[in-house]
Amino acid sequence: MDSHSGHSSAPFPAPRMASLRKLYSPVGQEALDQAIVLWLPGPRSFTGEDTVELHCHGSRAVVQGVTEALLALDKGGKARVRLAEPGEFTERAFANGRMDLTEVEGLADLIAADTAAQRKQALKQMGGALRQTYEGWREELKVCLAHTEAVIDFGDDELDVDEAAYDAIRPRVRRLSEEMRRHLADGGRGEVIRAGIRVAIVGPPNAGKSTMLNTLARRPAAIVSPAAGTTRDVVEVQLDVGGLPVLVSDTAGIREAARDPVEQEGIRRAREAAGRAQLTVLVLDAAEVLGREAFASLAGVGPFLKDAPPEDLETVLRAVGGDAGALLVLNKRDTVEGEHLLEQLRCAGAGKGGTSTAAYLVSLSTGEGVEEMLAGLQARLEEVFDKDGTDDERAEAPVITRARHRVHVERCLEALTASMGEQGLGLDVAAEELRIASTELGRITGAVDVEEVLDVIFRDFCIGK
Ligand SMILES: Nc1nc2c(ncn2[C@@H]2O[C@H](COP(=O)(O)OP(=O)(O)OP(=O)(O)O)[C@@H](O)[C@H]2O)c(=O)[nH]1
Ligand SMILES: [Mg+2]
Repeated sequence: MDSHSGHSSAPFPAPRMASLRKLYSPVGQEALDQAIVLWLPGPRSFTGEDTVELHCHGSRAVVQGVTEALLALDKGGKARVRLAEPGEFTERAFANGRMDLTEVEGLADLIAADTAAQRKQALKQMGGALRQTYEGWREELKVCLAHTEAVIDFGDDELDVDEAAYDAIRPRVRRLSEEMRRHLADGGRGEVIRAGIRVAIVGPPNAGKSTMLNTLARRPAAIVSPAAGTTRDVVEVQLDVGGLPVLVSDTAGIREAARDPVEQEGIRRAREAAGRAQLTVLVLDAAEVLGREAFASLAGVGPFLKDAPPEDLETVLRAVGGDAGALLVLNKRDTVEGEHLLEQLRCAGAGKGGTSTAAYLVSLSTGEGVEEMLAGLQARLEEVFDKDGTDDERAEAPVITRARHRVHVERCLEALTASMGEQGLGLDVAAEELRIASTELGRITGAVDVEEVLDVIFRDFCIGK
């Protein structure tokens, strides 16, 4: 800009070096801003094309002035200078081979990341972890296919000779299939990290469910009142629990006696939320548990209570302890003589089997026992994330983060299985299946016809990325 305006004799910025420059309008030579200017010649730029970055001040007047100055460079209105569409930079990077589709998706996830776990996963994917996995598999398939085709082209016409030739390739295809099966059996961890774990707070009316939500959210997100039946609708709050993304739902108190149709609908929604949740937090009033009144109305609350309404605390605890998807909170500890209950909890085996304690006696009013309960909740959430037992190798392996990947890997695996199918299948059929398998992997990375997914993937990007 300076070199054209004649305002200074500052040299054209050196490639990839930040330079401090004054920006002037080409119309009237008006000063617009003092900015950092970066000159990034292609192909070593984000898009692969020649790029200039102007790091201006963010005020509306500066941005508008600089934008207008740039658009004014489009002499004759040939639209060679225009504002970028949302996601256009990334789309160009993809079109120029700077990124594959999984890396693009990783970037989108990084931009949208709310928690440390999401950031970690997105960075890994943006860095090419999934691309390397899928491209590696595709390379291996290419080799297998080349061998198969060589036999078809030059081999004997005898079927058993064909078979013998393909038998040499079978172990490689089988090994690849095994690897894919392991990749698919990730318990949906990557998808859960992207979307967040669903936690439903359920229990009878007035037990303190909304107080529980507010405690977790550290703000009065839901209305709390002494009247039973306060919460009618599901109240959802997005939380970061120790770096893990969590979507917590507070629900209407469940009771059989509800007559009011609005309350009945609320209860229906509460059960639905419990059914969708990966972790259920069952909140009971400790005083009622002592009186054993709480259980009668709880049928259908959590997955573990669906079939048999439990009669007593021991039954509930056994059910909760046997189900990694639940946590029992006995609230209003301040209103009961707690020692007896604590003893009962211990006898009923809460915390057995090396897992975190399944039941907690707390007072959400006084805060007693709350810290321990929060630690237990976090431990439970971590279990949900790692439910397939993440050994170190697993933790390092890139995970499937979108249903799209899963569909194509499954189809790829089907084709591989078919290629090793019945004896006497014929080499040309086997080769065709290998080709299908390779195409399916290519669809994930974007090496093969991607038109239909491009819109979906780039739609969520903001302008300027
Ligand atoms: N004493 C005592 N009262 C509590 C405690 N936790 C909550 N409460 C009170 O219990 C009442 C009900 O609390 P909520 O959080 O509204 O209960 P809820 O389960 O959401 O009730 P519904 O929405 O009606 O199903 C309120 O008056 C709270 O202040 C506690 O630990 N001790
Ligand atoms: Mg409530």
